Amino acid sequence: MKIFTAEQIRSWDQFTISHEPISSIQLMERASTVVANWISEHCKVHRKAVLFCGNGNNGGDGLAVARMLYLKGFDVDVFVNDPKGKFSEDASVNLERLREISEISVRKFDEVEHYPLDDNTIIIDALFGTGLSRPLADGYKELVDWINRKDTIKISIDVPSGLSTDAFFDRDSVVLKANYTLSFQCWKRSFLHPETGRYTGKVIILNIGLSEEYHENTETDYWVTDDSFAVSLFNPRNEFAHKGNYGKAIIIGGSYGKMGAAVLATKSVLKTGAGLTFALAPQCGYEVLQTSCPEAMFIEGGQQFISDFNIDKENTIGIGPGLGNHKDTQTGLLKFLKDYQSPLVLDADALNIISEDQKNHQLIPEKSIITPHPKEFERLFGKTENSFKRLELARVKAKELGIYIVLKDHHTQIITPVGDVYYNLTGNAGLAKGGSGDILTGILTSLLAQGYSEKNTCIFGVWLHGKAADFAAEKHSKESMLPTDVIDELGNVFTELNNKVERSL
Ligand SMILES: NC(=O)C1=CN([C@@H]2O[C@H](COP(=O)(O)OP(=O)(O)OC[C@H]3O[C@@H](n4cnc5c(N)ncnc54)[C@H](O)[C@@H]3O)[C@@H](O)[C@H]2O)[C@@H](O)CC1
Ligand SMILES: [K+]
Repeated sequence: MKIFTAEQIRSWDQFTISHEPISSIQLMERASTVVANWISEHCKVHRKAVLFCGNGNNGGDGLAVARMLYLKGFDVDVFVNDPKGKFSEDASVNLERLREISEISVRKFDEVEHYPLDDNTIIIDALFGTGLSRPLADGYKELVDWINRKDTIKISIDVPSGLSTDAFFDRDSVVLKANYTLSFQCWKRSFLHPETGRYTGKVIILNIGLSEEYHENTETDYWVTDDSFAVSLFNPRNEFAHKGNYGKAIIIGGSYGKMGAAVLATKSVLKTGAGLTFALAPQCGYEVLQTSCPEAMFIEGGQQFISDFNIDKENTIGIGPGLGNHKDTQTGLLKFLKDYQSPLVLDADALNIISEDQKNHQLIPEKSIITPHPKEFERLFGKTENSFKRLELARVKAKELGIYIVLKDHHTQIITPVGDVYYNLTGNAGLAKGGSGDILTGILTSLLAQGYSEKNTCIFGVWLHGKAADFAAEKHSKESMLPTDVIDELGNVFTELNNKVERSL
C-alpha cells in the first residue's frame, strides 16, 4: 500500500471530488459515516462521547460524527474554540446541521476545566488532521495537555492532533496521545517512526472510497507492507520440485561462546524452505550444530572462530550471526569480500567488521542486503538526530552503494537501491531480544537462495519474521516468547499463506 504525504492526500481528495464526482461536503459525510460506524460498533460500554473540534475540515469531520453518534443513541457533548468563530466551509455546514438536528450544546474550549468526565465517556479528537503545519501553540497546546492528563479513552480522527503527517517537529511539541487513531485511506509516515508513532495508539485505516485511479497513478517513495501485499509476493512450492530447485544456502557465523546465533540462523534457513543448507562455523561448534540442526551440513572454518571463508561460490551466503571480531576473522572476511561479487546477506559482526573503516563499504557486493539495527547503522554510516534523518541517510547510502538496507526498528524499513522505502507492519516488542536478528538473517538467506529477488526477499522476509513473531506472542506473550518460538511459528505462517493462495471451490 502506498503512503502519501499530506499534500498528496489533499490532491487525492480533490481528484476524487472532481472525478467520481462527489461534492466536498458529501465526501466529508462519507468519511464521517465510516468513523461513526466504527465507533458505534466498537464502543459497547462507552456510550457517551465528548468531541473536540477544530475550525478546519478535521473539525468538520468531528462535528458530523457528533451528529451521527447522537442519532445512534450516544450522549454527545461538543467543544469548539468559538461557536461564532470562522470555520472552513464544510465545517460550517456541519456545525449548522448539528444544531438543526440535536439538543447538543456546543461549548467553548475555555469551559473545559469544569467539565466532568466519567468512566463511560470517550474523547474524540477532531482538532487537527493532515492540515496541521506547525506545532500546537496558544490555547491548543494547553487544551491537548489537559486532554492528555485525562484517563479517558481517546480516539483521534485521521491524525492525533499536534502530530505532523510526514515529519517530526521536535521532542518538546505537544501531541494528543490517542488510544486509537482512525485514519483515512492510507498510512501516514509519522505513524511508523518511534518518536511520532507513540502518539497514535492502535491505528485503524478506514476506507472512505478515495479514487483508486489516483492511488494507482501517483508516484511515491514510501510504502507499507500489509498482509495482502506480502501474500502477493509469496511463491508457493511447486509439487514437482526437488531439492535442487530451492537453492543452496549457507550461514557463516558462530564463534566460541556465540554458537547459538549460528544455530538460530541455520534453523531459520531450514524452516524457511531452502533446498540445501550449510553452516560454516568453527570446529568448536561442530557438535552443537550437527545435533541441533541435523538437516544442515557442517563446514569447518577455524577452531574457536572463523578465519577461513573458503566456500563454494554457488551458495547463497548469509554472514554475521555470532561471528565475533577476532583479528583473523576480520582479515578473513575482508579478504573474502574483495573476491566475492554476488549479492549476499550481511548482519551483526559482519557489519561491525565492515564499519571499522569507511573504505570497506565499497567491498559490499552490489544488490547485497545488510540488516543493521540502529546502533549498527550508526557505526556504519554515522549518528543522526532522529529516525526520520536516519532513514534519509539510509536512502543516500543505499543508492550510493547500490544495496538493500533493512533498517531494524519497530516498523522495520527496507530501503532499495533506488531509494524506495517499505515500512513493515508485522512484529512486536517480543522481538526485542538477543537472537531475533539471527533469525531474520536466516530467513533472508533462505529466500534469496530459493530465487526470490533481493527486493522481495527483504520485503517478504521481514514481514514473515514479524508475522511469526506475532503468532509466537499470541501463544507465549511478548515477555516470554523466545527466538526459538518465532522459528517454530514459521510453519504456521506458511500454512496460512498456502491457504490464502489456494484457489478454493
Ligand atoms: N478535503 C476533503 O475532502 C476531506 C478532508 N477530510 C478531513 O480534513 C482534514 C484536513 O482538513 P484541513 O485541510 O482543513 O486541515 P485541518 O483541519 O487539519 O487544520 C485546519 C487548519 O488549521 C491551520 N493550522 C495548521 N496548523 C495549526 C496550528 N498548529 N495551530 C493552529 N492552526 C493551525 C491550517 O490553516 C489548517 O488548514 C483531514 O485530516 C480529514 O480529517 C475528510 O473529511 C475527508 C475528506
Ligand atoms: K485529529
